[in-house]
Amino acid sequence: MAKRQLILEDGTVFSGEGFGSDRKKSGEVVFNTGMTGYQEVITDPSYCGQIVTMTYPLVGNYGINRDDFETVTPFIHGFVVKEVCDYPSNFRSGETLSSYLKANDIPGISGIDTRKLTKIIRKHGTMKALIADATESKEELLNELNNQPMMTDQVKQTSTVKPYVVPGRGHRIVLVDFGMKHGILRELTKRNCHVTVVPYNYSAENIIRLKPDGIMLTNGPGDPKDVPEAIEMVKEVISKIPLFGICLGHQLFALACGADTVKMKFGHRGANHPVKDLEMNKTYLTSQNHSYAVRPDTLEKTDLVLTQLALNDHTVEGIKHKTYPAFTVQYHPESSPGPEDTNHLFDNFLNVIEQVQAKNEEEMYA
Ligand SMILES: NC(=O)CC[C@H](N)C(=O)O
Repeated sequence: MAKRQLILEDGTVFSGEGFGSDRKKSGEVVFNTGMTGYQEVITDPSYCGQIVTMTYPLVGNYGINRDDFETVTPFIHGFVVKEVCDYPSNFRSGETLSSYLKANDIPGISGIDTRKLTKIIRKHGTMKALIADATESKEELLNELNNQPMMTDQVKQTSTVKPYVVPGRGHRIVLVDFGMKHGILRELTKRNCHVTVVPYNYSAENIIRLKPDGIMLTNGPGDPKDVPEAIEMVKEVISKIPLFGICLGHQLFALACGADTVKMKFGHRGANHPVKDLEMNKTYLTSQNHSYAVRPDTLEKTDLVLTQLALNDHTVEGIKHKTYPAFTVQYHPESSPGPEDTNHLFDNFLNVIEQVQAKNEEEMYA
């Protein structure tokens, strides 16, 4: 395997061996603490523009299968591991991690002290990084890296361009796609929903015209403030249609209701983040992937209520509207990868829709 290097914005250089694509690529380097689920991580569009390092030391041992993709086209910029497995062993495995990354033009680097790298990210916060051949000069690479702006507006790349329908006989849901993980769509179709997936900039007027029973806002990459169209759309629909949002969808809902978001030092990425549901007085283990969070101090002046809290650092993990049937979570109830503790949120959303429908019917015949 070719000798490659990972160079960080602060000048730190890690030497390793290349796998996957041999192209040079930069991105924001972040760490994920999941012990499994690398296929879902690599294909989660919320990682668009990022280089991900796994803290678990052996990656690729169960290969890549045809069932666990979260999107068809992966958007991740690079993958960093301690040890990559070239001989996977699993009945579902169709190819190796390396051949999958190569086919999708994503560079990987192995032989990296990912524990050291993670400690650096934890101390300094997320940084820009570059994966390149070992032969390239450090000074030139660092120069190149420092002249590159941080990626913005990723949602435009990851959202669907045109609306499409996934038919079902149940509730009619408009799913606003900011870079949707397919797990979200899977949870809705599993519950027989008739889903219309629409682009990030679909207007409130057009959404209302579809007469949905509910609106779902998906996850997505980057800064929620890069998507002002969606914030405006949410402002217009929340008083009219039940709404449920996940991750970026949660942040957009918070912004639309007058709260603010902030970029965290190194974010949350992993499959065992404990979250307390303050209403149920229950703690769940959740799957997470986010850099931004809703600022708790800005909730007071809004009509939002804090419903869930991260137990590791007390950041906001869930909110709901005081009067409208709208609630959102920062973590991933669709899991993939990760625990399914919070899968019931999809049922809760459909229950909210049914309650609203029952109330409307009552009012109609009153
Ligand atoms: N998974 C997501 O939707 C991430 C949301 C947002 N891009 C963040 O990093 O916080």
